[in-house]
Amino acid sequence: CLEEYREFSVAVVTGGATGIGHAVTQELLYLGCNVVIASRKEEQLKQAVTELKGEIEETSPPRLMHVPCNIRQELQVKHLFEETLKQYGKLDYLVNNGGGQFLCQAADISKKGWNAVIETNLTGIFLMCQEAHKQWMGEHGGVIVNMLMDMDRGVPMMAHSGAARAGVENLTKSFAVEWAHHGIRVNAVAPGNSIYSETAAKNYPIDVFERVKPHLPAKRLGTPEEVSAAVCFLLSPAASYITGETVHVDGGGRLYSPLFWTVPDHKMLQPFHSNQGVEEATKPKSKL
Ligand SMILES: CCCCCCC/C=C/C(=O)SCCNC(=O)CCNC(=O)[C@H](O)C(C)(C)COP(=O)(O)OP(=O)(O)OC[C@H]1O[C@@H](n2cnc3c(N)ncnc32)[C@H](O)[C@@H]1OP(=O)(O)O
Ligand SMILES: NC(=O)C1=CN([C@@H]2O[C@H](COP(=O)(O)OP(=O)(O)OC[C@H]3O[C@@H](n4cnc5c(N)ncnc54)[C@H](OP(=O)(O)O)[C@@H]3O)[C@@H](O)[C@H]2O)C=CC1
Repeated sequence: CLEEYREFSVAVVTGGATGIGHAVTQELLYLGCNVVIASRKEEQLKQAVTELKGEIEETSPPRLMHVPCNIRQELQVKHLFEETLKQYGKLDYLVNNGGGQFLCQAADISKKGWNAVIETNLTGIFLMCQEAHKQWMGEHGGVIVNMLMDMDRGVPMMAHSGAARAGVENLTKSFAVEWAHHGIRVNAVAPGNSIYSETAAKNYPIDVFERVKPHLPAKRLGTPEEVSAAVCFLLSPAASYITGETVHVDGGGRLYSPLFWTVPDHKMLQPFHSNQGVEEATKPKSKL
């Protein structure tokens, strides 16, 4: 299955410079893809390109490029795909990972704040999917993965984002059916609110991630690489019969209520790191 990645497929990854998006970019480069990373802060994009280019061979055109793009802006979205097609002449994969929100009680969210979060996490993804379809995938097919969040039980303090992500989950299903005959698969990944990276953490009060830990059956935070692994699986031909689906990467968090069963502290579900090697990564760590 990895062979098809190695045919120099082309992927666009929003938010590809940081956190989960950075891990997805790294993994796709490792698998042989060309990758275009896109987000608002150009300096951050440039820094990621410089760092990641050190890990791959030099080619012309380069295997990794960046395009500044605010996914809330239609013209910037259009420009992103025009640049991608100008450089590589095709588009195989789209990872709609860029997004975020602020913590606020629902009663206090201003209309401006509500709109900012809905535009970023719902409208932005709609625009990205629509433009990818229009400029390339509608005629040639492709695979899309949309990033959600853990929202199945509602999201107190992030009601705006929960509503936006629920919208994206539904969009994912609509696109999966409407675009199946164009050869497009569309899926979603829902990380638990427990995926630690420095860039994610700096948006929240200091101990938010630590507070989450005891409420997870895994009893530890997740890593960007563990989310990236699910994204890359869904992009790959190994997922050729999966569309309109959501994969949860949450250490069991969304299922856990200590009402009937308390998971004791443990270290039996160890994290996967993409650089640990297949042998180490597949060594059983628990009886599960
Ligand atoms: C118990 C909780 C557990 C939490 C676990 C955390 C798990 C992690 C989840 C993740 O998603 S990690 C991703 C991390 N990255 C981010 O979250 C991104 C951070 N923010 C943004 O991308 C953007 O700021 C935004 C939230 C999308 C807003 O976009 P924009 O830049 O257009 O808006 P602003 O100009 O900043 O603000 C507009 C408007 O919004 C209101 N507002 C903004 N911040 C707050 C706040 N902290 N509290 C209340 N309201 C806020 C406000 O009305 C702003 O307008 P003005 O008042 O500034 O005019
Ligand atoms: N970490 C976690 O526990 C969880 C994360 N998620 C979601 O996963 C995704 C990745 O988050 P994570 O890597 O953890 O955090 P990061 O803060 O590292 O990543 C967020 C990325 O989104 C980009 N971004 C934000 N707004 C826009 C925009 N308007 N246009 C283009 N790019 C944008 C940011 O770049 P820039 O600011 O330069 O635009 C940044 O690179 C996000 O959608 C997040 O909400 C969901 C659940 C839990």
